[in-house]
Amino acid sequence: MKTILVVAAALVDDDGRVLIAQRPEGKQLAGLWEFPGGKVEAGETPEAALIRELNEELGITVKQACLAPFVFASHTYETFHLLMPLYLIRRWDGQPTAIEHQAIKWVKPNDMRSYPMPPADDPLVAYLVDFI
Ligand SMILES: Nc1nc2c([nH]c(=O)n2[C@H]2C[C@H](O)[C@@H](COP(=O)(O)OP(=O)(O)OP(=O)(O)O)O2)c(=O)[nH]1
Ligand SMILES: [Mg+2]
Repeated sequence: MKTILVVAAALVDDDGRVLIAQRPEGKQLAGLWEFPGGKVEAGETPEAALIRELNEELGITVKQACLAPFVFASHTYETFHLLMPLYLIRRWDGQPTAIEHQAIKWVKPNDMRSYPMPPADDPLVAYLVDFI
C-alpha cells in the first residue's frame, strides 16, 4: 500500500479558535471538516507545500518561520496510507477565505467534535484541546 504525504495546518487566532474547512463536493471525503492543506508534490518540501496550499485554498500568505511542527496523523484508508504532519500557525498575512472549500469556520478545540472530520483527524483534536 502506498503512503501519501499530506501537510495540514491548524491556524489559531487570538481567541484560541482553530480554522476548519469543509471539503469540496466531488472530492473524496466531501462535506467533512478538515485542516486546510494538501499533498506534497514531487521535489517540494513539506513546508513549501503547506505555504503553497494555504495560499491556494485560503488566499493567505505564511512565512516558513511561522510554521510550528505540532503532531501527526498516521492512518490507513482503504486504498492508501496517510501520513499527515499538522503544523500550528498563529501568524499569517491576509484574511482566510474559502476559495476551494465549501465553507470555513473558526471553532474552539472543545467544540470541534460537533463537526464531522475524516477518521485520520480524530486523534489530533485531543492534542489541540490540551495545547491551545
Ligand atoms: N488537507 C487535509 N487532508 C486530509 C485531512 N484529513 C485527511 O484524512 N485528509 C486526506 C484527504 C485526502 O485523501 C488527502 C488530502 O487531499 P486533498 O484533497 O486535500 O489534497 P490537495 O489539497 O492536494 O488536493 P488535490 O490537488 O489532490 O485535489 O488527505 C485533513 O485534515 N486535511
Ligand atoms: Mg487540500
